[in-house]
Amino acid sequence: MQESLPEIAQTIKTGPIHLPDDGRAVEVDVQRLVKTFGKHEAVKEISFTIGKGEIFGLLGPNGAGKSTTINMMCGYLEPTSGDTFIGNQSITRLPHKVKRMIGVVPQEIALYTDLNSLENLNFFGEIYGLSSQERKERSLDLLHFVELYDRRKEPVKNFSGGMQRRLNMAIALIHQPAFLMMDEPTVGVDPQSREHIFSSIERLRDQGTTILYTTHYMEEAERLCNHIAIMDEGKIIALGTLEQLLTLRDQNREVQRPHGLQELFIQLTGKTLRD
Ligand SMILES: Nc1ncnc2c1ncn2[C@@H]1O[C@H](COP(=O)(O)OP(=O)(O)OP(=O)(O)O)[C@@H](O)[C@H]1O
Repeated sequence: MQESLPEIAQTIKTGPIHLPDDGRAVEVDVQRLVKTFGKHEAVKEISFTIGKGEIFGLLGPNGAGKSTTINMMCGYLEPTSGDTFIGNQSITRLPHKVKRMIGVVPQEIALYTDLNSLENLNFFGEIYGLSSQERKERSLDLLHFVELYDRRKEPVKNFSGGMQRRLNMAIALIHQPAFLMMDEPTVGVDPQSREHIFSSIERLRDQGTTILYTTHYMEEAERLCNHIAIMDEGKIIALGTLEQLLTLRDQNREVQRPHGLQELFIQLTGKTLRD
């Protein structure tokens, strides 16, 4: 840790944190992404667009392909084919430039647990090339933002799982990304931290950040997301607003009724209705 705590404390800000304004908000366009591991096709040509300043939910069970999709979208994993455009810029062609616009909250907590939260934020800020002054200001803003300021001097290993997740989120925001991807950020989180995470996401959205949120909890996607893609076995099997998806569900119920009768007919006659 290069800065002494009293020096840092002088830079405390109480106002809203400085996140991308409308002018920096980006649209994200995923175009026909495919990823194969050996013979296994983990992501099967998926496409979707996330509007500027929107929270987009990627919902699916374990193994659906959500993390693989995020890893390709942030440039960590090379797609077998397809690409992601962030503010019209290709992540595969301009990885260094585009990565600066992206923040990722990984599924696994990635922190130095012997260090305190300020030291963790400072370390990751340095990786992004922020100046000492920027690191101080951003770190303190973000500690207020995730409501960990009062615990800033404690080693992270003393934190609950939920507090560690909140710090993980703050770290992903250190360089003011216009696009934030969150991979199941509430796994193993207590209800209080979960609520903190939700309200932080909503505040980021209100300040113009475009957000991709993956989860396998239907109620999280319902609460947070403007658009939801339901993913299974590497494919997007439904995509729309919550209202559109609920309408689709009701329509499918209508479709199933005749199917139910068809089943009954078979049971009664041993034949299908089409015979
Ligand atoms: N590096 C890899 N090598 C081989 N197979 C992989 C690799 N990474 C992921 N897979 C496989 O790809 C599929 C999709 O995995 P992925 O982790 O993207 O799913 P997920 O929807 O994020 O699931 P979870 O909710 O469990 O994280 C799975 O069948 C997984 O086993």
